[in-house]
Amino acid sequence: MTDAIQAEGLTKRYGENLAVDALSFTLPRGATWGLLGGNGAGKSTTIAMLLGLLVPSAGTVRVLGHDMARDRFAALARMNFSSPYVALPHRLSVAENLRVYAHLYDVPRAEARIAELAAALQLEEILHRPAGQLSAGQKTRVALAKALVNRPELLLLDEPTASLDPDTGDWVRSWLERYQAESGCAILLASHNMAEVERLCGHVLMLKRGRIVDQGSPSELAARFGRDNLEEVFLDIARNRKRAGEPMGEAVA
Ligand SMILES: Nc1ncnc2c1ncn2[C@@H]1O[C@H](COP(=O)(O)OP(=O)(O)OP(=O)(O)O)[C@@H](O)[C@H]1O
Repeated sequence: MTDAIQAEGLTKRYGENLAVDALSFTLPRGATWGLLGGNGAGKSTTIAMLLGLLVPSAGTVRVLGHDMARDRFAALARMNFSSPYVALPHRLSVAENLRVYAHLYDVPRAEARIAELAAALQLEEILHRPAGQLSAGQKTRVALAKALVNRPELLLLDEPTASLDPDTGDWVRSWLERYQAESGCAILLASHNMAEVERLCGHVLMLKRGRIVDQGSPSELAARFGRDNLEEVFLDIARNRKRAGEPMGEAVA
C-alpha cells in the first residue's frame, strides 16, 4: 500500500526567508504524527504545501500515491483539512455548509452522511443555526464534520483544539482518537499543545526554522533529551539545549 504522505526535499522560500527547508518524511497509512515547532517554524506553510495550496519552491510531495504537482485533484478527493483559522461561510447554516462541502466532494448519499456526522459530533441542535453565530467549541465540531464529510484517508489538522476550554479540548481529542482507531485514516497534526501531541501521536517531527531537527515517538524524544515529557523537550530544542549525554558545543539545531 502507498504511504499517506511522502515528502522529499520540500522547500518554501519567501524572498530571502527560507520558511521550509528541504523537509523529507514519510507518513505511513493509519498513523497519527505530530508536527511541532515554535511560532514561525514552518508548520502552516508545510501543511499548505501538502494540501497543494502553496507551490513548493523545491521538492516533491506524494499524497496517497498521487504527485501533488501533477495529480492534485485525485489526492484532494481522498484527503481533508481542518483549522480553526479558516472560517466557514458564516451566513450559511451548519447544515448548508456541510451540504456545500458534501457537494464539492461529490459525497454519495450526502444527507445521510451529514446526519451521521451530526449525530457523531453532537451537531443536531445547531444544524440550522448560522455558522457565524456559534461558540468556538461548536465551530470546532462543525469544522471537524466538514473535514470528515468525504471520509478522508488522510486528515491534516492545524491546531484542532486551539481556543477550546479543557473539557471541550479533551472531548475533541477523545473523539479524534476513537475516529482514528475506527476509520484507520492517517493524521498529521500541527499543535502547540504538547499534552495533546503526547496523547494522540505515535511519532513527532520537531521543526525549527523550517527544518526537522529531531523526530521520534514522544517517549523516545523525552528519553533522548533526558526529560519527563515533550514540553521539556520542546523547550530544550527552542533554547538550543543539548540532548542527554551530548558533549557541550553540539547544539541540537
Ligand atoms: N505569505 C507569506 N509571505 C512571506 N512570509 C511568510 C508567509 N507565510 C509565512 N511566512 C513566513 O514563513 C515562516 C513560517 O511561517 P508558518 O506560518 O509556516 O509558521 P508556523 O510554524 O505555522 O507558525 P505559528 O505556530 O506561529 O502558526 C515565518 O517566518 C513566516 O513569517
